[in-house]
Amino acid sequence: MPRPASISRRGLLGGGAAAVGLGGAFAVGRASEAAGSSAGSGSVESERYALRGQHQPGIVTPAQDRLHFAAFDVLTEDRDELIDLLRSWTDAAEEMMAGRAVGSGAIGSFDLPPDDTGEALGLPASGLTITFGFGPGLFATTEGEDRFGLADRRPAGLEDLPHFPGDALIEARSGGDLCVQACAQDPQVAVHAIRNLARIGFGTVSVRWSQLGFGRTSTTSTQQETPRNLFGFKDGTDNVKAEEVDALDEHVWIGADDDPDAAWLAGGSFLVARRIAMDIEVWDRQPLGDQEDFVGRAKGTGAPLSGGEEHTAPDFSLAGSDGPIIPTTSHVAVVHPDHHDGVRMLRRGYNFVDGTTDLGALDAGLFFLAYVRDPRTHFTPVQQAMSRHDALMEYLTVTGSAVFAVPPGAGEGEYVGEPLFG
Ligand SMILES: C=CC1=C(C)c2cc3[nH]c(cc4nc(cc5[nH]c(cc1n2)c(C)c5CCC(=O)O)C(CCC(=O)O)=C4C)c(C)c3C=C
Ligand SMILES: [Fe+2]
Repeated sequence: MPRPASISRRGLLGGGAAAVGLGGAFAVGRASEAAGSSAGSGSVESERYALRGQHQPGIVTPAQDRLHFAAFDVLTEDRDELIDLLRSWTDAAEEMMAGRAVGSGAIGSFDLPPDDTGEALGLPASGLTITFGFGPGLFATTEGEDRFGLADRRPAGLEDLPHFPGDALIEARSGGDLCVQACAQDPQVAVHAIRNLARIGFGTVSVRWSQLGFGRTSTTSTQQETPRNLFGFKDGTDNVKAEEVDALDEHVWIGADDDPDAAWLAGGSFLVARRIAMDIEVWDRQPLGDQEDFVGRAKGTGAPLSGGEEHTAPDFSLAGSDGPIIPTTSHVAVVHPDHHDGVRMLRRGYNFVDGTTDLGALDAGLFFLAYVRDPRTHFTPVQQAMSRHDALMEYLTVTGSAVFAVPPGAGEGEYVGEPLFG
């Protein structure tokens, strides 16, 4: 999938000006990095986004090509230590998103480990966004222990998802007390972000699981070209887009009155993460007509089987020679908002290939990420219908699952999630 020639500049710092490099002119042995100009203006590498604002970055900002996602277990029992970590993470995220090194940089004293791990030296910000989330375990352990005095502020929607048919969850790939989603146009920049945040958290948190992703499987802006998933279909056509301000308020952002116990979450969202393994080799042996019937759209154009072009609304009532022309068991028919009280989600998933299985098949799939106002109304019923009726399910196995409350953006001088602890 070629990169789109131009993408939205909404939320960009400096209107697309060249990013400040991590040390275009740094000298080995010096503690400070000099600002260096990197890729030319307008290139994806030069994109920079602000950490601070009403909402966290990495939700409606244009989906980048690469992902490193990590879920963490919190090791400390000390509330202040947890707060210190969130403060340090916020500072480091702000630096890295601006294309700068963490702390005093990667090249400091010969006698100390450098603050920054160094692999992003010389690389521009590359559109890096870092998004933080809080898992159910932060509010109470599975035994009900209120570790940090947060239990009475737990959002009602932040509960482990129910078991769905087709789930074969691996415990070690599921859950987590905290999550960090790092997206960038350069995988090295995304990996550098997670690595440095994990390093900062050493002793306070430990990585529970992580997932690399490539080739975004959604669009979050009307300016972006629709990408393809590993089944070869356009994915993200009917996603909620940044330009749909009313739809975002209705389906993605948590309102001030949504949950009186969790007023701190207003302006935030919930993130559902699902690692979905795709049976690529079996899929590849299915005739094109069957593949299109399973999805409900044409493989080439992405148009619904009822006709038109990619963005034409599907007509589920249009008859074919043998029932509706868009089969009722097709993915699009099963998950469409018309069949779920109009609920929509902002999908922000990625393809993944984690090598090969013992049988020599690709260990590949779609790392599904969706931001919703409430998982109980906007995700669970849709997933339930999908698990029960969707023809795609024969080719899918969900191996990891997690849900997080994503706090609103941090204000000037604040750390991400501060209102929760206030
Ligand atoms: C429970 C939510 C969903 C899961 C899980 C999911 C997995 C999944 N989807 C595809 C491929 C496509 N999905 C498409 C559209 C689409 N998918 C969901 C929800 C889930 N998908 C929604 C709500 C929608 C939008 C439906 C609509 O409004 O019409 C499409 C069509 C193109 C598009 O609109 O994005 C494809 C293709 C895979 C392969 C997959 C799991 C691996
Ligand atoms: Fe889908």
